[in-house]
Amino acid sequence: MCSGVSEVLSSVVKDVDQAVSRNINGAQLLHELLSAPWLCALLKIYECLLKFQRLTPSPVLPYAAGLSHEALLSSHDSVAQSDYEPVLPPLPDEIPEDEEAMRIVCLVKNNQPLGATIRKDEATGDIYIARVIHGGLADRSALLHPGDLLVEVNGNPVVGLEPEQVIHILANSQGTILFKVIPNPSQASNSQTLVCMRAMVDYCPLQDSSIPCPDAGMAFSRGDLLQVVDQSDGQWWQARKLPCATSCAGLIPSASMLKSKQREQWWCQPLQCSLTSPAGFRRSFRVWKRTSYRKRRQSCTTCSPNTNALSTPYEEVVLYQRPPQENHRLIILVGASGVGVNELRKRLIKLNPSTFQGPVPHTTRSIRAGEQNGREYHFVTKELFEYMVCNHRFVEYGESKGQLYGISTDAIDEVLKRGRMCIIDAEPHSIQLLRTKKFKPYVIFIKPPKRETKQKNEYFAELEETSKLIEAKYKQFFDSVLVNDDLQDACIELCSIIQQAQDEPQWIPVSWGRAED
Ligand SMILES: Nc1ncnc2c1ncn2[C@@H]1O[C@H](COP(=O)(O)OP(=O)(O)OP(=O)(O)O)[C@@H](O)[C@H]1O
Repeated sequence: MCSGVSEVLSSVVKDVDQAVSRNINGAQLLHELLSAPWLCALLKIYECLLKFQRLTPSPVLPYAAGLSHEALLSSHDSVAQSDYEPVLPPLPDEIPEDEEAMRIVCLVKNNQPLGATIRKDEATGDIYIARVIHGGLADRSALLHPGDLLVEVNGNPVVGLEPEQVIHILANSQGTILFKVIPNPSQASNSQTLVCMRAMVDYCPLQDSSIPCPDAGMAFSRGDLLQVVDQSDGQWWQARKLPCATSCAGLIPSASMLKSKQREQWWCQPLQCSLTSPAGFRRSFRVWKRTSYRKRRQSCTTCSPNTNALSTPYEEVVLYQRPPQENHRLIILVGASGVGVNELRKRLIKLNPSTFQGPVPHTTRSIRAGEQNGREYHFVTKELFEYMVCNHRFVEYGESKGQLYGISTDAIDEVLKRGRMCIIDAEPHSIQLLRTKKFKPYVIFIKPPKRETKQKNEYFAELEETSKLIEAKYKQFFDSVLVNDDLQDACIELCSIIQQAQDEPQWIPVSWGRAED
């Protein structure tokens, strides 16, 4: 009680404060408030309470404490036994087995959506609750369930109405809505296991004519983490976007539904040039200037439907924290050519060579004076190099001045086995190849800084455009994004991102986390 009174007092002071800062005649207002009788009364109560608090008074009657304890327990028992007044008449003894119990549900809408969808049984004309959105108004009431037969809404019988007419009644009802429903006798238990998924495609419910209720739909884009809370419907799941998992769920297409949508779109879309180029790799292990992403795209000759469009629409993920005895996760830096990927990688290794290391590339060129096999390069014959290509041992490889160069998965593994953190800069299309349980790669996208239009020269404009292209196609694989503005700042931030990637829980595909079979 004492703290309650203090609270009232402090809120009065706060009110006065606000009034004074707003009103030029605040002093008069303050005077009026301070001389208000209720404030004097409150102050008196407060003084008394402070006095009693100091005196720590004991109960006047010795058994008062026991009595209050008993009263509390008796109230608890009454509630627990549903011992309410007035007592309702008992139910008649002979209720037929097939008697349908009607439930009257009263919900206060308060401008929020009902959080339920309805469907019509075409054979009988009955209107049913189709689904209840997790965390929505109907769900929080725990009184409406999928399969409940809707009889009346606000006194309007709904049997025989079209769903649109029922939705119209609901939309026009404000405040309290009264439903009469016949509960679904075979109510499925709501104990769904929560599954987390990474969206590998973009989805917009407002552009999807097949969604049962676009307002209940949830838009998402590639890379978003979704907590799927209900998969009971084969076509429409319910999910929340992480990290704010407390909000109301939304409808998203199930994986099979999205796949069939993708197939439809795939057949409608024109043939696209494949963006993958086996010969594209980065400056970190080559000596010539790489052609830009855009130019490579144009020079690409293989034409095929965009296979990415048919890839799995959701990837199930789990939180993973690397156990100290396990290899470090492979760190992949990607970005547009010239954005500074190689510079950042080199600086990081130079900064701490006992922690960070790059893989040693393979080459067919001959060894030069001062070089050591396995240090600058693994010097191999052309036959061996080609054998390795055929056996998919290279992450990236290419040719320069008649000599072959490549980064092998074995070279990456070598670094990791030595207990170091392996940092590579790779072409974006190589990410998929490296996404394995063994490497558990953590992908960092390096972005150019935003430049004002007047500061933007042709170089920056192209860098920005290429970055956008890469992001648009591969962002679902990015674990982190780093803007390379000031080199030193970017390097420090990169260090901290990598530390977090290795030492803190991160979302990885569920298949990477499973124990060895
Ligand atoms: N933040 C930065 N500020 C100024 N210069 C930078 C910055 N980052 C990188 N550079 C410089 O830009 C040039 C290109 O960088 P880098 O070689 O790392 O590009 P890249 O992204 O690896 O592209 P490529 O694979 O084509 O070489 C280098 O001269 C590098 O020193």
